[in-house]
Amino acid sequence: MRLTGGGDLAPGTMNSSGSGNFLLVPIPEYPLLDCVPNKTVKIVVLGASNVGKTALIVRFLTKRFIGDYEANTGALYSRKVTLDGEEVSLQIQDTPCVALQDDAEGLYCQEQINRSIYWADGYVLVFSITDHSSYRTIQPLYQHVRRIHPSGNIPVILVGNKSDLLRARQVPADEGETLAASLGGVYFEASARENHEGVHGAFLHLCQEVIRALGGGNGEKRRGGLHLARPKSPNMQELKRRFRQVLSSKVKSATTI
Ligand SMILES: Nc1nc2c(ncn2[C@@H]2O[C@H](COP(=O)(O)OP(=O)(O)OP(=O)(O)O)[C@@H](O)[C@H]2O)c(=O)[nH]1
Repeated sequence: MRLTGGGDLAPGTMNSSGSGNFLLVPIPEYPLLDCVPNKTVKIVVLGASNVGKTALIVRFLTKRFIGDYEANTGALYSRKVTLDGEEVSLQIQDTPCVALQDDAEGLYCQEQINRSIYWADGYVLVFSITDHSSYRTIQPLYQHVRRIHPSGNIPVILVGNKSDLLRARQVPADEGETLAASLGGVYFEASARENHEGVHGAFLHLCQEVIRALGGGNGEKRRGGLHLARPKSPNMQELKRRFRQVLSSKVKSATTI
């Protein structure tokens, strides 16, 4: 789902300790041109309908929980954050829901989502612990991501949201852990409604994984195991230039003698 309106939080918007449902207006974004050069972490949040994708993003970025959202049109949120003492530009892409096809193998997945998957460096796969069908979407969803990025490291976390609704639980925590391990990621059980710390910890963990995968946050991007060529070290080039200079001056002085 998508946030509505314009500007900062709307009057009457309440934090998680308040009651009632409120519409949230967009989190102010800073222009993409203002990104920290070479330190951009791009994350996409994916999952079935109604699992709390937007609620998790909003919780992470604003510490608030707001109950009602407009239908998702794929909002992109940008923030500067400090990770391990370093400033990075964080971009988080919200997405429309995906759904299992009738054969439960393939996915209904809009083209817009495919583009987001291709664009992203890290993946938040979300299901609701109160909805087993949303959990069953995760494996095919991960396979879909793999098809778009067939090789290479895929930084991923699995979030079982709505952990405040324990009585309605349909997915035991150990199923979440097993699935996350099979995807090569970590499982976080979280409640966008009731707990900021859990959500914050999950997103930060993924950011750190992305920075590691990108090579220490130096902005080099790996795509499908393809390593972009590093520019030659300026120091080496300078050394070679000086070496050539010394050689030619030696040749000159040898010829003048
Ligand atoms: N109890 C509870 N409700 C939640 C939680 N997170 C989200 N919700 C509610 O679940 C509903 C769906 O939340 P959204 O964030 O819109 O979910 P979404 O995955 O973006 O939904 P789609 O637009 O269908 O893709 C809303 O009514 C939220 O208030 C949670 O942690 N606990």
